Amino acid sequence: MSKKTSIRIGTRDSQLATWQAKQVAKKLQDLGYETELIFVKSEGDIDLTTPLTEMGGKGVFTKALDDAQLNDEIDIAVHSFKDLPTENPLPLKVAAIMKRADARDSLVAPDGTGFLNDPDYEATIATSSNRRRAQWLHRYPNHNIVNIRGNVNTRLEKVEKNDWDGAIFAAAGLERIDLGHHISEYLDWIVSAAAQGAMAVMIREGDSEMEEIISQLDHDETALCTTIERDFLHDMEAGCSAPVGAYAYIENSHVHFKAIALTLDGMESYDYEEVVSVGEAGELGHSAAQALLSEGAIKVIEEMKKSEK
Ligand SMILES: NCc1[nH]cc(CCC(=O)O)c1CC(=O)O
Repeated sequence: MSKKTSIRIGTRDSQLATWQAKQVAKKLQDLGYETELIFVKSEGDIDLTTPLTEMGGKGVFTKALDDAQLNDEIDIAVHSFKDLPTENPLPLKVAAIMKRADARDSLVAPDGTGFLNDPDYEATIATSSNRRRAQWLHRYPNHNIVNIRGNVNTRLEKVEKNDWDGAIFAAAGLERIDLGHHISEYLDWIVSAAAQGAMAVMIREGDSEMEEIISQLDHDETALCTTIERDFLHDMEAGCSAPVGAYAYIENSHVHFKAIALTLDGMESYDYEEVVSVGEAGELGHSAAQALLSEGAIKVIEEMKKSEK
């Protein structure tokens, strides 16, 4: 591509998605390319009342961007990697995974977190993620979980308006749009979603020109860690709405991997933790899923499939 032609970057129009697309634009401009942003509305952004778990889960946030890309209205699409289904039947592929930000979940508690120290207090916590719900109830069985929908900004507004005790957000989502000061506590004990905090840049399959350009943005360590996490999620056959978490990070040339699967009520949990050298980590996500499934986590998946029917 001549550097004069501008790369059309497709993005959802939420503040977070726009920030992420601008970040990719900046990296491409640093490499000498011109860019333009094209905004595409997704089903998940338009319908703000139906819980995500009832909207069919897969691809709620990505379908509109996929269509725009297949129709050649955009050259590349910027996604939150955790929103991308692990199976993709379309002729689109991830060409770069950007360096990951904070992968942790966080609690926004407008009146403080003191209630967490009172074992008798029946707190109300908002989240529409089964993974967050199950892990929260595992630790705080007498709390109540309520659904909350919307993009990061509208969810934050709802937390301030309602009399819930708190709501759970991806730290990266708040921090990227300068709302990190609302975070009351980082939830280190919650295993985050596969690929949380990472962005993926998609191209059309066979677009070798874009592949060459975009692959320059790929961050090796993030790619390895998120691949392990997504292999795990894929093999659990769990889908993005399942009560399943997976997180890998690299330290001293070793991959530290943690995974969890729980029943929806949080009562039973299956945990996996391992440290292996980077060179031996290629199959880690697959072997972890096999281990948890044979230990009994298959029950979690069957429960999930029944609830989706
Ligand atoms: N589920 C929606 C979504 N997709 C990506 C992020 C945040 C950014 C990221 O995790 O990469 C969020 C918001 C949230 O989970 O609170």
